[in-house]
Amino acid sequence: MPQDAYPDEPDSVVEGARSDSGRITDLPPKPRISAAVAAEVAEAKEGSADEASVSEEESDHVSAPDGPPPPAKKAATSTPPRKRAPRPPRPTTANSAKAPAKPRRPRATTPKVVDPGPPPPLPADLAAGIVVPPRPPLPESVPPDPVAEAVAASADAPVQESADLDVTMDSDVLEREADAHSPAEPDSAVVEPDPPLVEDAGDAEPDNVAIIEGLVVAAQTADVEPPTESVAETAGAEHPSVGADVAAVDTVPTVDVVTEDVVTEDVVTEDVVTADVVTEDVVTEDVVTEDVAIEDAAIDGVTIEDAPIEDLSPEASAPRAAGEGVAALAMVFDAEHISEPLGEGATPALAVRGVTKFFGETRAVDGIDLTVPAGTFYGLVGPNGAGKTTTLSMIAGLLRPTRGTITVNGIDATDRSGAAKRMMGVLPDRLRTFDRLTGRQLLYYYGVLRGLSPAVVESRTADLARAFDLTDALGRVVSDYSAGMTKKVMLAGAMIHSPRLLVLDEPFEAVDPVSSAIILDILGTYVAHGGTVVLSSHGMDLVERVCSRVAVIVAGQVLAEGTIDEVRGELTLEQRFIELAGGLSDVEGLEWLHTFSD
Ligand SMILES: Nc1ncnc2c1ncn2[C@@H]1O[C@H](COP(=O)(O)OP(=O)(O)OP(=O)(O)O)[C@@H](O)[C@H]1O
Repeated sequence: MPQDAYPDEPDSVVEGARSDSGRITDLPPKPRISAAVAAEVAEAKEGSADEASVSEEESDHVSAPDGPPPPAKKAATSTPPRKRAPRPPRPTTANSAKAPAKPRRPRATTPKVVDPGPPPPLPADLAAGIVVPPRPPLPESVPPDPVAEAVAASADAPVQESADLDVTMDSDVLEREADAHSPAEPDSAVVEPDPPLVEDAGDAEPDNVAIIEGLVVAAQTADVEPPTESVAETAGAEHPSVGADVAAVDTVPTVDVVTEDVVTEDVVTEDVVTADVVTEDVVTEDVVTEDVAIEDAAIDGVTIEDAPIEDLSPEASAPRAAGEGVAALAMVFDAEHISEPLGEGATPALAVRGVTKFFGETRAVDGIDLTVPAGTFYGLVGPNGAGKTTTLSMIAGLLRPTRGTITVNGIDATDRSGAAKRMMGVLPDRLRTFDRLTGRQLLYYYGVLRGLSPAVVESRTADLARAFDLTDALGRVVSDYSAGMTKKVMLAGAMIHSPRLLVLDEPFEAVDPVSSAIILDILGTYVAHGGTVVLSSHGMDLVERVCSRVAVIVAGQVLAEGTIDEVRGELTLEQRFIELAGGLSDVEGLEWLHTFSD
């Protein structure tokens, strides 16, 4: 019988009828059959012992977890009781008492006959299956800390035996991590206690997640022992092994940094939660020792002190009663952190001088000069392959220029890359990130590696998620996000530490119009508070509307630069762009496309 024959029944009842149909449909209607069979049994003078045992069997059947079978089904398949084998009499129940005297159509009778009554008692075995096991006991002096537990759980993981990980996961780090967390500290509140992994995650995945969280924990210890060595120094040959006394934050680069071993271009670590956390467009001849801005910013101890330490204040750590959406982010973009006095002679937020980039024989960027004053909404536009991403990657420190210099707020991005990166938030192209983490974990990772306290990260995560409409998605792994959601969570991650400069590669690509408007609002607020945005986009209307300055890059060269009005002149920006790009390409020769092959 189809399931929809019982439209008002709970699914479980229907399923029960369906799965037990073999037994149930053989049974006669309960009231009549019970009496008749009992009489027949008495006439046959069968032993009372047999009857008792059979009744017991039936009793067991009735109390099965699926509950009583649908009477209508029995009625529809009823068989004269005297024709039946000596089936045992069934105990009289409320349902059976209401059974119709003659068969009815199941659809008409079922809703009236079925009495849901109280739910059947949960079978002991099923109940045992849903009981949440008690958490393992913790030391009395240490509050429950999921991150610490995850790290401890990973202590014996095979992947830890990797040469890249042996230092990070040593017991000394764990001890100092435990010491760093006072009972009053809301440690790692934003980390999912049991990270939900994607379904296809292998057995090693939980360990990998734990390792990532362990890295976060290690970075947390930066507050306890500020490191003094840079990433490159720590990872360099002069320091082949990091002793246990080295600050825990210095153990992170030993895991992350990929330097001389990089031999291919565009090295991508898909399984980013494993040991190699790095790699964004690393090029053979331009190996960057601090590959990814966030790692470097978190692990370069020299400039940790330059981080927005005001964010760590108790006031900032307090739960924020901010308004919804963008208004809340105005507090994240605290003007005290990102504002700089503007005016003649002020240090530009970004200065690019004579930067050239070769990929082998390909000259991707050819002697670019850019000056981006602080508090500017700056747009980079250009046709495909013009060199925008390459330029932004060099600004972000993901690629090393072949020639030229880049300074961020006056800091040479080559000589002091860690300090320069610390001032930046980066949305790289192609959305490579640690997508086996949940959105909440990812933002926690971003924030803590940037030196923020867990409480601040939690507060800002809530603000950013609200602003980007990601609140409901925070508990899901990022690999399950849509492209637009991924872009938004990564954008949130770029903003979470309230940097002075945001470097965003096509931030609006794949983002829906509502979210784009919200992002624009957020960025506008950010710029109004002194922040600087440099973004690439193919949306000429958008750039024309929101950017105060723009550079048009074609074939690796800046063909026009200035305010929007200066660049577009009497044209629209799109018209000017097309003009600079060499006009529209010739579409002749595609007539075959107009004759369909079928
Ligand atoms: N890792 C790489 N190895 C070799 N060539 C590269 C690499 N990255 C970029 N290029 C080349 O550099 C040039 C500029 O590429 P880039 O990605 O910077 O362009 P773009 O302006 O960002 O393009 P789009 O608008 O399509 O994103 C292209 O010719 C590209 O093929």
